[in-house]
Amino acid sequence: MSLQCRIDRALAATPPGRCVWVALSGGLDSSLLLTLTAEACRRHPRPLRALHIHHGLQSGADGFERHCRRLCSRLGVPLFVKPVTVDRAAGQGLEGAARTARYAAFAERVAPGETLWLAQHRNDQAETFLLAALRGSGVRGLAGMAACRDWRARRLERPLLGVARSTLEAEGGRQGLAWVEDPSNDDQSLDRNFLRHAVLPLLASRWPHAGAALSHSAALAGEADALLAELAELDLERLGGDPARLPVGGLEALSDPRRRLLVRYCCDRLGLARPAAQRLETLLAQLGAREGAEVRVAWPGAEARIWRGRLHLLAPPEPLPAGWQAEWDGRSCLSTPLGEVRVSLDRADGAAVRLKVAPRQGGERLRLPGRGRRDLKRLLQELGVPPWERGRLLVVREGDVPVAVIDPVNKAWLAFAEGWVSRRESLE
Ligand SMILES: Nc1ncnc2c1ncn2[C@@H]1O[C@H](COP(=O)(O)OP(=O)(O)OP(=O)(O)O)[C@@H](O)[C@H]1O
Repeated sequence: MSLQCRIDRALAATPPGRCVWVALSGGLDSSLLLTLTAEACRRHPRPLRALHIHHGLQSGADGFERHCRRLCSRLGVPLFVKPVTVDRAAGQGLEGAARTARYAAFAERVAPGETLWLAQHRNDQAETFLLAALRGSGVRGLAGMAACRDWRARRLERPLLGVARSTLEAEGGRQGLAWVEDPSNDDQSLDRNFLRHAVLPLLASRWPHAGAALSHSAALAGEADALLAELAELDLERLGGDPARLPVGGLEALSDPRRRLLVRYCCDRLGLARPAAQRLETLLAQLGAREGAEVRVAWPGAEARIWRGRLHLLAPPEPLPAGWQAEWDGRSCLSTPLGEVRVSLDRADGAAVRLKVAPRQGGERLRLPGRGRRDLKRLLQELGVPPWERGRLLVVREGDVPVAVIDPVNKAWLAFAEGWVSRRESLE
């Protein structure tokens, strides 16, 4: 199939009428992808735009932008240039930080429902596969880049993923295409460039189809990964279906690999980072912890707790700033550091109130309707409020007397003292 035909087909498969964006770096691959897509759009008109991210990292960065402008004006495609600031201190290395900034810019420019095309090709996929294998990745990593996937309500597609770089070079030459070479692509101190320039040519000298074979293995790994997700979903359903609260007994009944798979799958479902292998082992070793032990295993961006026979997966709870407190009339929207809560709190007799809201300090007691004075700590235990949520609860006081307790994150009342009611229970 010719390259043009491949792009025509990919375009025909995207939802009609919706804008297609091409991520244009100015290199051969994305310059050619845009050229072919513009040609396809001439024959089957639809909105097409190009997006260039100006990282400002190299002295030649303005040259990339100039090239993109020239190409887009020749093709008659509207170009959007987005300057970004790359946060070098983010601990991801320069390449990783540039990638993070680039994707944030993609999400800003490309609207939900629209499609973004990237120009990675088969050789890029083979490199990604080898990099994952050298990190010791499982099937998820070995699967490399997806040819298409949903990403933050947008569609990300790589129509050239099955095409060899040599085919793109030949087509670029045939069309007399101009492009800009990124000098950093030659820097062999970077792992990917070392594979590209030193390792893959050596492999191909012995196995001419090395690139195709490696990217085929990536596709097979992708399929295996999808099957494993189906298995994990079945296990999750059998264990109650809530990825944030897995029953420890049910987990213990699974084989070790299935248990690991399920925890990683639940992290994905919850949008949490997966634990690294060692952290996951540490966590699973704690499943048998004695009743009442407070187990917490954390990793960047997420943590797990074992409490009352369940494994809880969560984002690290945001603490309330020390010393925060607010006055409240019981009527207006309650603005807290953890979000706004639209609630009301009234005296049952309708009298006007002047209230103070502050984090729980410990030792509070509440006079509950029909139950007398109760220790708040005991009450929270009875209500099943997990210990990590207790630190962010807010106690509403009249004078020094606690009259209600609210969870500002789940936007829920937990208790009212006798003589107090909320007339607006719908909280949002
Ligand atoms: N600065 C950028 N602006 C817009 N899109 C970009 C930018 N850098 C990369 N991309 C997109 O991401 C894809 C992969 O990036 P990568 O860095 O591997 O490619 P490249 O070698 O810079 O460029 P090309 O793929 O065009 O030769 C590119 O093909 C392009 O679609």
